[in-house]
Amino acid sequence: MEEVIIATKNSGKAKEFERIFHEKGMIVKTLLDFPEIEDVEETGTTFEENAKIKSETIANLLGKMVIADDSGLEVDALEGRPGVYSARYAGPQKNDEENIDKVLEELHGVPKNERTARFRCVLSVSQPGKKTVTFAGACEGLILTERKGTNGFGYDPIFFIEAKGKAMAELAPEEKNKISHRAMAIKKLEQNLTLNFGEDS
Ligand SMILES: O=P(O)(O)OP(=O)(O)OP(=O)(O)OC[C@H]1O[C@@H](n2cnc3c(O)ncnc32)[C@H](O)[C@@H]1O
Ligand SMILES: [Mg+2]
Repeated sequence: MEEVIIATKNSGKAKEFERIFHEKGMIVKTLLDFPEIEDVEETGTTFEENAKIKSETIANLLGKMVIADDSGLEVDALEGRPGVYSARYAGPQKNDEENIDKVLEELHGVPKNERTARFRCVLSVSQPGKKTVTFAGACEGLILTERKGTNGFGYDPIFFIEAKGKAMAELAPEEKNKISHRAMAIKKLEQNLTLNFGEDS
């Protein structure tokens, strides 16, 4: 089976990539398979910049094609926060529960019609000596007033999908992978790029 390397240390993302790419007959490796590789500092101010920093750094390190994912939650009533700081919103310890609590507190008393939000994902594909390309996806929703569901990761328990009448964390993994910001970005990547997985450039 052909192999694709995703430059992520997030186990929630890793599971989603594994499921999606496995269906396409590919094996996924992530940075969880390379524990010796240190964290790449996300110094960018946009999802695109951070995705590029991650994919270019790891592609140069491994000498192979690498895909990175930078993603996050944009809440309109919070002027787009937590945005690129989604992982470390409540602090550098990157704790999903604390991040959710912070968003819920900040939205305390905000009425339903003003709780609009979206998940965004930018995928970046880098190969040593080649220009990096990026693909973006988004998924619209509303921020709930309390957690619902236990599937997924990150902010999924407080992200309500109106078309489904459910929180993202109440969806089965295969359902999330049809509608998520990550799924949308992967679809674009597939449509726009003929990937030669496993082949030298
Ligand atoms: O950088 P890597 O190693 O990939 O892992 P990370 O967790 O730091 O990832 P990001 O920098 O892209 O931060 C994204 C954060 O946004 C949130 N997030 C992204 N995708 C999500 C999803 O599908 N469902 C819920 N929360 C999500 C989640 O809290 C992530 O930690
Ligand atoms: Mg990160």
